[in-house]
Amino acid sequence: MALVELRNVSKSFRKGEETITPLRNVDLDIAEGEFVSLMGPSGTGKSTLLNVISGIDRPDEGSIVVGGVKVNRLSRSKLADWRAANLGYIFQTHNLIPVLTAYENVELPTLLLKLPAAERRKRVTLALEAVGLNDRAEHYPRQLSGGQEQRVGIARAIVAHPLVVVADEPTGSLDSDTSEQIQDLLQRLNKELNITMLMVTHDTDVAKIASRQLLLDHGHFVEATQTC
Ligand SMILES: Nc1ncnc2c1ncn2[C@@H]1O[C@H](COP(=O)(O)OP(=O)(O)OP(=O)(O)O)[C@@H](O)[C@H]1O
Repeated sequence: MALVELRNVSKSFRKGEETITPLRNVDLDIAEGEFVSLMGPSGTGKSTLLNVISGIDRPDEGSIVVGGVKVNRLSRSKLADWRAANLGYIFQTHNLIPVLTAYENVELPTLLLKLPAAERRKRVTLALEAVGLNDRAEHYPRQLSGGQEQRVGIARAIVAHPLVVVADEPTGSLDSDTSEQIQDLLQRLNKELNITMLMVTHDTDVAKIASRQLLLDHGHFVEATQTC
């Protein structure tokens, strides 16, 4: 069984009189350790797909199973706990809390998991090490470069040892050199730490770092290319 399994997933939104259906009977399997990129024209439902997988949005139809758990059947409170333990989210603009240090930002998900202090320290240190930022642990976001801020965002996404990490345009706000560094980092985390990833991007070069590339259009995957 795939780690992430979507079957017949549909999701609509009402906008005034209009109904928009970004996801229409979507099926998707992602194996453990896979790195999948997702492209598609603007407004075709890429973020919606990430949101239904992570339980932020509920599908109208279909089932979403992650690590054997039917995510769309979880109650709201169970969903919050499940997400904290199993799902890492990397944003385009990192969403760090400005009054917390890099260390404290990365520590936040471990507080939700109610881990003992020693285990929290260990995980935060390892996550910062994995993104090459241990020497910036006590810096505040405003004292970091854009690329370093994104690294903190990535450390925060992996610190809970989630089953899957979803990334919505993780390089979208970065200059090309910094983007390349973040691409290398994501690829390394996938290959060396076996982190399963689903990444949305508008950039065909960024999409190529994944082991499988998907294209979403009008509610369906219309193309799937195997790369490496
Ligand atoms: N919470 C919501 N309420 C109403 N409409 C929504 C909501 N979320 C998404 N939509 C609509 O669903 C469609 C798909 O949006 P989505 O953000 O998933 O597209 P996208 O492919 O990620 O776009 P982009 O590439 O521009 O980020 C859009 O028309 C959007 O306006």
